[in-house]
Amino acid sequence: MTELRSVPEPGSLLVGTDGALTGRTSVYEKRLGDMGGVYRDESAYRDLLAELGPDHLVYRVEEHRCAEGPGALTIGTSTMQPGRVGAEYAVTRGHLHAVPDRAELYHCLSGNGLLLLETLDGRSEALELEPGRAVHVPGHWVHRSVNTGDEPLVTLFCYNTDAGQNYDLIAQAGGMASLVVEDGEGGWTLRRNPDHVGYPGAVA
Ligand SMILES: O=P(O)(O)OC[C@H]1O[C@](O)(CO)[C@@H](O)[C@@H]1O
Repeated sequence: MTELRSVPEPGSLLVGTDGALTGRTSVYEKRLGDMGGVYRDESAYRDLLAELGPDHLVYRVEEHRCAEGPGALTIGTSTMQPGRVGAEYAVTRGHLHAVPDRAELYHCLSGNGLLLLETLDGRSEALELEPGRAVHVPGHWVHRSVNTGDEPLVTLFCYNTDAGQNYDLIAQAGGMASLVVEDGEGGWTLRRNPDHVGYPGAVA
């Protein structure tokens, strides 16, 4: 029988379309200076760093957790500023969950973008995010969000707290297999990343 003392308090959250999460328990921000090695065009990255400075905000994450351990959820918002580094649209670092079978829900609250999804054995999906659209990321998919619009891309996400994040995998692979780049007409298109050498651990 569950001991009553071990039962966490429920959370009541107010979720703003601007990403403000009333009831949050933590916040972190990623700034341009934190994004070294994430974008393929390193010279465009260095130029932007010189222009905007390392403190320029790229994305902000507000999270709510009320428990640890198996079964606990992390619920939060991610707010990514618009922009490009060279031809490549603004991205999050991207990760596979450290416990790879853990899934995640993303629900777009405002802005426009994509969730870029790849499996270790080479499958790839780019699923559009627009207000009201949700994406279910199953376990075993590397994922990254991409802001292809002119406004902040705000998503509400939810995943098992014990999922963790493996950030090394993408770097070890030479980047994700697909790049989301400007198509020359103000839209986006996918381009194969020539530096991608396959994910470690993939069955050939
Ligand atoms: O953890 P990353 O890859 O930097 O990206 C941040 C995004 O991923 C999340 O960690 C959720 O998995 C959110 O905080 C946010 O949408």
